[in-house]
Amino acid sequence: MLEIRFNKAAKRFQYDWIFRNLDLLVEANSKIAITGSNGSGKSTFLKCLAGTNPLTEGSISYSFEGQPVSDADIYQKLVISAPYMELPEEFSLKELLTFHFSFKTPISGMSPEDMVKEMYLDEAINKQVSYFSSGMKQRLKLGLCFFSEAPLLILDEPTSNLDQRGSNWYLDLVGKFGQNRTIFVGSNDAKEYSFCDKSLNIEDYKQKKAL
Ligand SMILES: Nc1ncnc2c1ncn2[C@@H]1O[C@H](COP(=O)(O)OP(=O)(O)OP(=O)(O)O)[C@@H](O)[C@H]1O
Repeated sequence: MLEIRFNKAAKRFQYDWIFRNLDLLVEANSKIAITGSNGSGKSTFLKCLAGTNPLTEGSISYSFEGQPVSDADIYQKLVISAPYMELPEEFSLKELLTFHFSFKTPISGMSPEDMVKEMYLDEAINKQVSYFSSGMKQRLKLGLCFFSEAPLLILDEPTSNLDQRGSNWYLDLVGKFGQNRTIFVGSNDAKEYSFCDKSLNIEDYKQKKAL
């Protein structure tokens, strides 16, 4: 059970505040959409949440099963899928799954064969990931997230490059594997966050010039 608390969180690039004075308590298993127009700061917010971008002001605190988790350790509790995250493309699918799951624990009872089937990538098991289509890569990114044992999933533009079948498949994944986790979705497409119980428009926390 992961709880996340934003306390006066703020991020500034040069003179632009991307968001400021952001207070938010995220209870375990929440489903939260981060919305806003292009360039408003959705990805920046998600990178701050993941601990890969430092805040300019304020803090984000995490606690797992009642125990505080430090900024340095939060990466162990989360998985990310985002357009800017590269897959190690020199691996075959089989090798990549072995590599990924040498760091992360697979969700209970799931074998690499089950994962490949679930992602409908059976035909590509020995194919080098660099030869995957953009939709295949996206299914792989999402699969790696949902099939990893982690209480926090950060999904930035989860259905980018997915066709109708892929978009439906993503919503099925959420239903099958997303129930007992916290999920943040950065998106401009209402369909991909239709299951979220809360939506935060990052533009509501924008302040143009540094004071
Ligand atoms: N490292 C950086 N240095 C300076 N400015 C940055 C940096 N990273 C992002 N920005 C700026 O922060 C703003 C928010 O960018 P971000 O990528 O978070 O927006 P977004 O809402 O995810 O956009 P999109 O919907 O287009 O993906 C943009 O103006 C961007 O240029």
